[in-house]
Amino acid sequence: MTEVKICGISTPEALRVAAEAGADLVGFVFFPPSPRAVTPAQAGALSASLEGGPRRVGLFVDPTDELLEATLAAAPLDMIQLHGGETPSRVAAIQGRFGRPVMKALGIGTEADLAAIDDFAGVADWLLLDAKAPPEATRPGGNAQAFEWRLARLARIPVPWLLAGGLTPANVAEAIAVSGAPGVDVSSGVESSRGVKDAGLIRDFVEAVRRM
Ligand SMILES: O=C(O)c1ccccc1N[C@@H]1O[C@H](COP(=O)(O)O)[C@@H](O)[C@H]1O
Repeated sequence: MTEVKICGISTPEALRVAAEAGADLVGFVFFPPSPRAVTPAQAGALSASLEGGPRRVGLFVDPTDELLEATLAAAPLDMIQLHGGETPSRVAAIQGRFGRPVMKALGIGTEADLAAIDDFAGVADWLLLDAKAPPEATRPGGNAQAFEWRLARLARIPVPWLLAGGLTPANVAEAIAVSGAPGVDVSSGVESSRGVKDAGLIRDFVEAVRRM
């Protein structure tokens, strides 16, 4: 079954809807410049209401060990998503120190960017292929930008992976068909305005994937 991750959860309502809709993973953003950012304490309170539901993913951008430690102490995360310029050795160090599976996000713009998959495939537990952020962007993801999905077909990806970037309820079925992705991740495409999750769009997105 295609894995579905709803990222940028910051309210109990969005978390409840994502869980009821059947999302496999939910993401909490620990990157203060993001309109979806939550504090470790907020994520901890949200997580506490979630029993046996979707796996909880913490999204970080070039985090320090101190931030990871403080966050994991407050919020029981099942996986760490690294969405910055982390190197393979930094990914390995975080895995070793924090004992959680790590999903490394890679920005894809052209076929040449697929080379990074080989650099991380022996290290990261999961990969996430996202559109490369535009130069003027204030964050490295969550910009509602898609990349050419057909590029993913050119890569051999030997670990579980998610497709991300500009996905919506209207385009996710085509994105999966074209890319061959075993899972998808969405943030902007299930929002009514930047940072505000929309219950109807979350349900529509999960339904669009499950209908395939
Ligand atoms: O969502 C954010 O604000 C964010 C901030 C910093 C790094 C990544 C972020 N989001 C991730 O970006 C992709 C694509 O998101 P979108 O659907 O195009 O909005 C996804 O993995 C988000 O988790």
